[in-house]
Amino acid sequence: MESLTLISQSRSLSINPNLRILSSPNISSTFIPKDVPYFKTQFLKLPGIATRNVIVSAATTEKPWRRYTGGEAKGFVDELRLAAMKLHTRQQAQEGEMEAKAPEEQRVEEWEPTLDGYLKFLVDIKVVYDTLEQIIEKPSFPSYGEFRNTGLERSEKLAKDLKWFEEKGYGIPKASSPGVAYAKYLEQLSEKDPQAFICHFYNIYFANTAGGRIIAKKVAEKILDSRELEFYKWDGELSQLLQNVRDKLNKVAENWSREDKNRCLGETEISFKFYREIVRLMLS
Ligand code: HEM
Repeated sequence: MESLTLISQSRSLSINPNLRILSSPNISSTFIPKDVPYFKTQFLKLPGIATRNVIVSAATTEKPWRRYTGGEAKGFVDELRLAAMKLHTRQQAQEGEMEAKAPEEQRVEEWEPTLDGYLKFLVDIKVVYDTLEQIIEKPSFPSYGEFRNTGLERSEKLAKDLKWFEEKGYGIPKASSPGVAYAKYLEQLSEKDPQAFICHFYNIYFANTAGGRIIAKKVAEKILDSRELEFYKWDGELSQLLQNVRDKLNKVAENWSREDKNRCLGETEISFKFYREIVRLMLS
């Protein structure tokens, strides 16, 4: 008889009493090894136990999902959000769990952005949005079609900002490797793994509406005479646009297996790595 017990807890479980472990199919308890964040613990081979694969997953309960309009959050987007929040540093966000090492991981108040660097950031992030928006416009998978015309699109807004800088006489740099590399990755991923691609879609659009706006304000105060860029303006009520996209993400993920969902969640870390490289440009 297979008897599985909880042998250890991840860091997040021990510090977050709201976490509940969802049991895997056909087993009563779930293993979470110490050094593996829950969203990466898919298909674990467990040492010392008759080998079998175990799907591990965790979700929060009773979380005050401030940015949600409809009370307690339900659905796959919550898992995506949790995976993203854990990867923030404590200095970046209240729910962050990582230690800040690099300058861009420190409190935004302590950043020393440069105008040249900010322009590089805008150019590179535009390459990423251009690519995302082209992928959604000509989708390789039908599910991408759900995310057409969400109102979150940023390509045209960024074009306007860059035009404004150009008219003011600033030299607009060429796209550099952080943006180009992320765009290339997205193109390739979008053709072969829709679940993994959707994770990037979520992170890129939602990061900009959350941390992105905090960064925008602080950076604008320091180097742009508090000018508010088009990049941070949305046509319509942003909270509603975000909620519509959350609903669509939840709907699309309803047809996914647990394996698909875990693959999507596991992609969060890659999204952070790429995105951070682009954010770092502001400080160059
Ligand atoms: C570089 C500095 C960053 C800062 C200061 C920052 C800050 C924040 C803060 C304060 C929140 C919480 C917003 C809220 O609860 O209302 C948040 C949410 C979020 N961040 Fe970041 N973040 C940063 C980078 C990133 C990166 C690199 C990514 C991923 C590519 C990312 C993805 C997200 C996502 C997906 C959310 C959830 C948004 C939502 O629920 O609507 N963030 N961020």
